[in-house]
Amino acid sequence: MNILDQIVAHKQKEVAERKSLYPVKLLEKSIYFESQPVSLKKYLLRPDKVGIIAEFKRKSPSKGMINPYVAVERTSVGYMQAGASALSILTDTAFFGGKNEDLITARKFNFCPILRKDFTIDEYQIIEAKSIGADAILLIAAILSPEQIRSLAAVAKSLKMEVLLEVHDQQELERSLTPDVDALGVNNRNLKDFTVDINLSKTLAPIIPDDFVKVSESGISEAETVADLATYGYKGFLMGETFMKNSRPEKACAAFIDRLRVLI
Ligand SMILES: O=P(O)(O)OC[C@@H](O)[C@@H](O)c1c[nH]c2ccccc12
Repeated sequence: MNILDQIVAHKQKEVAERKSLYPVKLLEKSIYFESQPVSLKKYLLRPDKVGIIAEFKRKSPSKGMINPYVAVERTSVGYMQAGASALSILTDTAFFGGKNEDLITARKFNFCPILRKDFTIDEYQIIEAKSIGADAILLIAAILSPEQIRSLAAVAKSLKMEVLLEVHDQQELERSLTPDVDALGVNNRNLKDFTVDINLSKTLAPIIPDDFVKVSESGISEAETVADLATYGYKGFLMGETFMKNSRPEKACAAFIDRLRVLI
């Protein structure tokens, strides 16, 4: 079993447990069902900013422990003060060391769009994302059928949340597109073997229809890379490790965005 299969197998069990512990009826009592989400798409398209989506990620299967010490309050607020356009909060516990409470905390302290970063395989998780205050969810084409993508994206839309669809190759892109998707993320990291290739974003850029906001994900460490990818039409840049590996991720984010301002 590759790592992605392991994650999905674990997620299936976890979702089944959660469903019985916290039934949908209970989740739906959350105050967030009454509030209007913030549009990730709009924030990424703002002309005055380069769309950095700054991620809070303690560990990952590819890198092991990245940073178990920093607090989500200070880091998330610091990311936004640094000029990031949105936050991505990992909520998977087993493989990424995150938790729903991290997103709940980030939500309390920030007004920006928040992406719930998890391995979504069941509509229950979308209701859960809504209940903790997420504005957008991630759908990963590599673990979902085109029908699942369509129906999960529709559920997100019915809850007024936006959808970032992640692809890793041309076939995934072509078979997965549905109008309920808002942003299309090209993951430069292959989730099955962890190899990173930034050129993938460049290769896939021309075949992403203009209706979707283009996001380049993973393996970005240089401001020059962002400036270069922007010329391919990318408006969003999902960055985790480059910031999180520092003892003060928000300072690394601020320094990165300062370097970027000189280039763009
Ligand atoms: O830390 P990086 O290399 O900057 O990558 C961030 C983000 O793209 C990565 O965490 C990611 C992309 N797609 C995912 C799906 C699940 C978990 C994590 C991810």
